Order: sequence, then C-alpha cells, then structure tokens
Amino acid sequence: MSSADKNLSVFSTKEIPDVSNKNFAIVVAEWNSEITEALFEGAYKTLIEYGAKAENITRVDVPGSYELSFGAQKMAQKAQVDAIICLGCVIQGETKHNDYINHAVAQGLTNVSLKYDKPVIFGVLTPNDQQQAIDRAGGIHGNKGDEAAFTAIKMLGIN
Ligand SMILES: Nc1c(NC[C@H](O)[C@H](O)[C@H](O)CO)[nH]c(=O)[nH]c1=O
Ligand SMILES: CC(=O)[C@@H](O)COP(=O)(O)O
Repeated sequence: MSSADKNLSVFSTKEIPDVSNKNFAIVVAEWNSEITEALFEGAYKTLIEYGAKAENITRVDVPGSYELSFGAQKMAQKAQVDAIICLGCVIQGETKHNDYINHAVAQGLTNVSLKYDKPVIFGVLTPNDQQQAIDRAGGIHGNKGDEAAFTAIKMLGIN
C-alpha cells in the first residue's frame, strides 16, 4: 500500500506497560542531524508521554547510522538499560553505499537485541531523498522517532 497522504505513526495504545521505572538509551546518528534531531525529539517526547522518567533516559551520539550497532551494543552491555532506541537517516546517494549501511545496521541491531535479550529498536529512515526524510521526521507521514519509542515501550511488556 502506498504511503501517500498516510500518517505512518498511528499505533495502538492498548495495553501499555508501566515504564516509570524502566531505563531507556537513545542512540542517535549525527549524519543528517536536521532529521535525526527531529527523530530524537519525537522519541523523547513519546517516552515521557507514555510514562518514562527523564532521569531514566540516556542519549548517546554516534557519527553515522553504520555506528548505531556499536552504540547499541555499548548500551545493551549496561545491566541497568532496559531498552535501546536507535535513530538514523540514510539518504540514497549515487552509489550503493546506502544499501550496505542499511543492511548492516538492520542486521547489527537485530544481533545486539538477540545477544543481550533486550529490545533494540530500528528507528532508521532509509529515504530516497531529503523530502521523504522530512515527511517521516515530523512531517505528513508522522515521526519515525515516535514509532520507535512506542515500540520500545510495548516490547517491555513482553516477558
Ligand atoms: N551517507 C550517510 C551515512 N554515511 C556514514 C556511515 O553511516 C558511516 O558513518 C561511515 O560509513 C563510516 O563508518 N550515514 C548516515 O547515517 N546517513 C547517511 O546518509
Ligand atoms: C548513504 C551515504 O553514505 C551517502 O553519503 C552516499 O553517497 P554516494 O552513494 O553518492 O557516495
């Protein structure tokens, strides 16, 4: 189904777990910071809106989305961290570089999640151009940061 004119950030608010005592790490890629900062703002706002405490949210910055896996691993190794949200934006260029990054970070985050038995959320935009990124970082298609944060909360309800 086309994403045209669709808010991709609509999600069910049923059965939201209590996360008032849960610790979240948000790993943010610095590449395309205009976009990733908007994703972070959305994720942070959503965590607070659904019960997380500001003092229980830690932010870590990495250079690019490819480094999100390493940043996630460093956070997952911390016993007190309950869930990790990874935010990035990989815009297609002239070569296949974006494909290699996207595949690497998707697999890398999955590996960290399974290795440390903790939710590691893929909040990485993979747009074809800047406008598609803007549309998904607080624009007409919602905010992928909101979705990523809400996903982390819901995953903490799985025991
Ligand atoms: N072009 C983008 C990058 N490229 C940088 C890589 O993520 C990585 O930092 C570099 O290959 C060194 O390991 N990163 C993004 O997040 N977004 C891009 O559009
Ligand atoms: C996705 C990126 O790393 C981006 O800088 C690649 O650009 P290009 O494929 O034009 O080298």
